[in-house]
Amino acid sequence: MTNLFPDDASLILPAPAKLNLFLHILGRRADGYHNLQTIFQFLDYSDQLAFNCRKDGEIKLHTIFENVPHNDNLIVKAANLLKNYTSSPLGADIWIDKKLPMGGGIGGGSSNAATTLLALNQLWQLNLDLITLAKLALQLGADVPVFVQGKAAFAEGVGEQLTPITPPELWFLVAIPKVAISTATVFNDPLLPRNTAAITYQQVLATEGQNDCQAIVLNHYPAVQDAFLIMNKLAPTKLTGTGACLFASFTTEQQALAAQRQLIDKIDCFIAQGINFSPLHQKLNLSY
Ligand SMILES: C[C@@](CO)(OP(=O)(O)O)[C@H](O)COP(=O)(O)OP(=O)(O)OC[C@H]1O[C@@H](n2ccc(N)nc2=O)[C@H](O)[C@@H]1O
Ligand SMILES: Nc1ncnc2c1ncn2[C@@H]1O[C@H](COP(=O)(O)OP(=O)(O)O)[C@@H](O)[C@H]1O
Repeated sequence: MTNLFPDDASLILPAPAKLNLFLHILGRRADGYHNLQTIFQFLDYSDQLAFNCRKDGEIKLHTIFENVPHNDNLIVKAANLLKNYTSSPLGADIWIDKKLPMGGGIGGGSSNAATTLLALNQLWQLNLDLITLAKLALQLGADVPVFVQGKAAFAEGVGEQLTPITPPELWFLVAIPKVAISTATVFNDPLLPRNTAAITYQQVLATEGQNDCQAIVLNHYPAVQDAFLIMNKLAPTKLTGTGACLFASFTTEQQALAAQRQLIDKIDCFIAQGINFSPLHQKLNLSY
């Protein structure tokens, strides 16, 4: 394991990325949040977090994030939320090996938060079930519950009403344009389309779907537009979440690798397989 972690770490767990295979915006609620329909699928591509229990009750994230103050970090927020909810006297030392790009639309911060909730639930011997943890998770962000539940899902509401589904576990080429995009900024854009018709659960897997944020993001962020134009010549390409990452799907790893070879020196990208059961839940030996 990575030497970023102490040798005596009691728990080392992944925090996987997700893709939004499509993202439909149905409307805006009175509180400013948007009603969505989306498919979340996990990627076999993860940050790793290490945890040790502290008896003094302090929550300490040892890894420095340049642009995120300690107490604003979703890892620390998740730990404090769980501590307050359960009145646990315990604390934690936490380290992270960060691989997922921030502001990339692949859910890194949310996934880190979910992994922290599940890790401390175990280390602090709280025995909360996933439904309780997912309810708490929603306070941290709209897409934290799916990482807590651990199953690929058709999501509705603001992204928290989850119906597990099993889309094909394809191989993805994921491009990382060199820009971080704020989810709130995209959702506040007056030109964002907000009137896509709802589809039914029966239609989900037959729906190609689109990402309603894509046109706005391509317009506003030249780095995403440039990467899209290059990648879309190789294979049909889509934005995930509110960006900045773009993805194209392939039936085999070899096909994805062949496409990646054509992008070498042009776009920073990685290859990963879509997975319907989170690597976090697999590592914790939870059943599907
Ligand atoms: C919309 C998605 C699709 O996966 O975007 P990405 O962040 O992944 O790109 C996510 O659900 C985001 O989830 P998350 O990143 O947890 O969002 P939050 O922190 O709850 O919200 C950030 C901001 O996005 C806007 N927001 C978010 C979700 C939603 N259904 N409607 C919204 O309008 C709100 O302005 C909110 O202030
Ligand atoms: N542990 C964390 N990892 C990533 N981002 C974090 C974390 N904690 C707080 N953030 C904040 O959340 C923002 C969104 O991060 P991230 O989840 O990676 O992007 P996205 O929501 O686009 O998938 C970051 O720009 C950062 O300011």
